[in-house]
Amino acid sequence: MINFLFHRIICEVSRDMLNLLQLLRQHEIFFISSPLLIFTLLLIFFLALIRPSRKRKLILPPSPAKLPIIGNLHNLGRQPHRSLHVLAQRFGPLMLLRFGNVPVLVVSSADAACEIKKTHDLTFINGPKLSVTRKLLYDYKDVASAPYGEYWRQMRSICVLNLLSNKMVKSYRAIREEETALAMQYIKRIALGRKYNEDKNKFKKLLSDFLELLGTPDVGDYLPWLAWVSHVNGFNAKVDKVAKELDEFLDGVIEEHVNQHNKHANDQKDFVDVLLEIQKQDTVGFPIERTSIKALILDVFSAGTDTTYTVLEWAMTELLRHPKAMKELQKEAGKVSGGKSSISEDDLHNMQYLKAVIKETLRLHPPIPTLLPRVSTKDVKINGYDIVEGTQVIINAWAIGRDPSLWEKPEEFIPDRFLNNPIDFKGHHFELIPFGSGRRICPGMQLAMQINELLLANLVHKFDWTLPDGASERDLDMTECIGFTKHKESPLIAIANQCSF
Ligand code: HEM
Repeated sequence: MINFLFHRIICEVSRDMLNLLQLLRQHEIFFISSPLLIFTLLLIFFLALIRPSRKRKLILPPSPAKLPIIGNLHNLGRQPHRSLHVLAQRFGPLMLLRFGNVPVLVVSSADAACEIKKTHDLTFINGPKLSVTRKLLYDYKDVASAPYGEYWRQMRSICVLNLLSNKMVKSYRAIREEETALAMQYIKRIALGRKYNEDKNKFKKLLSDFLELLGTPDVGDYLPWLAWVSHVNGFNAKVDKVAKELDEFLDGVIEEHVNQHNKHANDQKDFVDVLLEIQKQDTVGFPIERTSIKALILDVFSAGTDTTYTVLEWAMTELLRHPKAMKELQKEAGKVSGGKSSISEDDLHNMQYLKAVIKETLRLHPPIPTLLPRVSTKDVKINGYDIVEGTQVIINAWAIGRDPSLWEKPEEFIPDRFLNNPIDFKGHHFELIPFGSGRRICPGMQLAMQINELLLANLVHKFDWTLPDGASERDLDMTECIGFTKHKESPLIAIANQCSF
């Protein structure tokens, strides 16, 4: 059989060569330097025969069986981080899947994540070009989806310098403390049975649709010849509708700021004011268009709000399931408050158990469990495997957080494991990478943590929490929602009983 194939290949190549020689003869090129030409063509012919094919030489990571056309798309299920975790237990920490036409490397160990995010950070610095992201984020004009380069560098530094730097995060302290106090009053109002403000729900719904769409793969990105499906099933129409409504909303926000800017020149400037000022000053090296401003605002909303409150919701849920841990945290809050009714940001430095609770929550419930997908910009070897250019990479931070070779009793909520333990989430310990790592590590990490620590500390300090209708800890639903950020599918409902301060 192999002989027969080999024979056929030689016949075909020889026929092609003859055709080529005939063509050259027709054009009288052959007669110019026929011996040299024949020698060159024969050399190419034999080199082509002896050169081993690239495919045969590649050492690829193990792969689960694929279906025709869709490849492994059927393996993703409703919760890809969970399905991929189960597959990784069979196929190992580096698996090569195929989503339609696209090769996808799934990384489920801390070591391999370190290879991707540290050793080969630059090779995997960009995200894939996805049609939903392009439509919703103004042709990749935000920080998170912008390709690595000058535009990304400038946009990221605008975000960091004007919103997320240590200095800026410290400067919002008053706002955070005020908002935390308001949140506490708000909870009191809810506890007293006041109605939730319906107006706010409109934007909330828009934002949740936006996040859901960002987390939904478009079939055309993986099987271009099936792109029409998204037209037929209404997916494209939904993306266009959400993009249009968000755009109108953001235009409104910018107009409001432009109009108020002159009236309240001395008021404290917010992020949109700062962006408008940078646009006017024209100091970035290229003009900042309105779409860039809108994309940055969307980044802050999408990357910043849902992710941050998700941590709080899971932390409260876990604490309600683990009354001992709740008591321990309340004890610590009581101690550091020194009898005050509120916990201030200064008190947080002395709350080691609080920090351990938040780390343990991030280990078990990373808000973006598979981080942001990346693409290899060139062929590269990872742990001895060949990863070809154009391979998408998914790092399953959720699976790494539950790896039994790294964590004792990995499925259990045990905050104490982080006491007197140097492991942190700042991108240096690959066992715990809810914020990613490397050049594109989340720039909002510090702000998110500051907000979460302050809110959680005050929630447990000011209130005793119980479940409604005599429900027990075991009744708490731990199902995750579908979409980009994994919060609880059913919102946490708990009763706040005011402590006697
Ligand atoms: C608990 C809260 C948060 C979590 C878990 C989180 C998680 C992440 C992750 C996993 C990435 C990708 C990192 C990588 O690829 O290595 C990321 C990127 C990003 N995050 Fe966050 N984030 C949070 C809060 C925030 C906040 C509060 C902001 C801003 C207000 C923010 C803004 C961004 C931006 C702009 C990027 C893109 C960075 C780039 O591509 O250069 N995030 N975040």
